[in-house]
Amino acid sequence: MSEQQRTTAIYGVGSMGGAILEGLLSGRRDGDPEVLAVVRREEQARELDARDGARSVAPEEAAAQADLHLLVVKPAVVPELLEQVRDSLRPGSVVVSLALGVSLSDLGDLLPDEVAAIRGMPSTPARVGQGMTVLSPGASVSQAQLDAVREVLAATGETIVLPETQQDVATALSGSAPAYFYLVVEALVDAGVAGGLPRATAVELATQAALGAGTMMRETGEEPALLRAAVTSPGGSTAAALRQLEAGGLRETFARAVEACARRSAG
Ligand SMILES: NC(=O)C1=CN([C@@H]2O[C@H](COP(=O)(O)OP(=O)(O)OC[C@H]3O[C@@H](n4cnc5c(N)ncnc54)[C@H](O)[C@@H]3O)[C@@H](O)[C@H]2O)C=CC1
Ligand SMILES: O=C(O)[C@@H]1CCC=N1
Repeated sequence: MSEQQRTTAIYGVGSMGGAILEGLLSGRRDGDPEVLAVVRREEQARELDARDGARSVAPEEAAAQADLHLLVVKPAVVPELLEQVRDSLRPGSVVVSLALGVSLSDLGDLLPDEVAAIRGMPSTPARVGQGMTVLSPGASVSQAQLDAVREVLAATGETIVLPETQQDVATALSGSAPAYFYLVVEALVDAGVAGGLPRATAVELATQAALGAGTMMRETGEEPALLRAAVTSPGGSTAAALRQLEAGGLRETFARAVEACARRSAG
C-alpha cells in the first residue's frame, strides 16, 4: 500500500462501521481517495452516496479497488462475506477484521495467501476521533502494511499493537468499555435527579466530570489512584462516597464484568 494509492473500504456500516466511517471522513483531506462502503440497504447506499468523500459499492468492487479492507459486520457474517470477495481481493492488500472473536487463524483459512490479515478491536468513540483500535497483525503483515493501517485509522483515534493472546481481555478494557462508562454516567444522572437536579444539568455535570477525569489521566500520565487521592479531602464528601462504592463491591463487580466480557470474546 503506497501513500498515493491507499483506498479504504468499509464492509458493514452499522454502529461500529458508521463510527469508523465518520472518523475517516472527518480526517479526509482534499485529493484523498473516496472511502468505499459496502452496505445492504438501498436507502443507506443512497445516503452514503450523497456524502462528500464516500461511495457505496458492491462487495466485489470494494475488494477489487481497495488496498485496506475494514470488516465491520457481525462475526457470523465474516465467513460468507470473505467467501464472496476473496477472488476479487488484490494481492498485497490488507484485510482488517474488526469483528469480535474472529481469529487470525479463521482469517487465514478464509483468505488467499497473498492477502495479509490483521485482527482488530475498535471502539465507538472512533466517531469523534477518540477511539482505540487494538491490532494484532498476522505473520505475513509487513511493517509498511501495519504502518499504513495505523496511519489510516489515526483519523479514528489511537491504535495499539498487542499479541492476539491479549485480544479478549483488551476487548473488555477497550471495545466494550465505553458502555461501562456510559452506564456509570447514567447511574450518576439518575442519582443526581433523585437529589433534585434537573436531568439536563445532571447530564452536563456528569459528562464534564467524565471528560475531565479522562483528560487528566491522559495528560498527566499519573496513576488513577493518585488522581483519586487528590480529590479525596480528609474527612470530606468524596471519602464518604467512595466508601459506599467500595461497600457496594465496585472492584469485584468490574473484575467479574471484565472476565465475562473476555470469556464471551474467546467464544
Ligand atoms: N458496536 C461496538 O461498539 C463494537 C462492535 N464491534 C464489532 O463490529 C461488528 C459490527 O457490530 P455493530 O456495528 O455493533 O453491529 P450492527 O448490527 O450495528 O452493524 C452491522 C452492519 O453490517 C451490515 N451487514 C450485514 N451483512 C452485511 C454484508 N454481507 N455486507 C455488508 N454489510 C452487512 C448490517 O446491515 C449492519 O448495518 C461486530 O463484529 C462487532 O463485534 C467491535 C468493537 C466495538
Ligand atoms: O458487544 C459486542 O459484541 C461488541 C464487541 C465489543 C463491543 N461491542
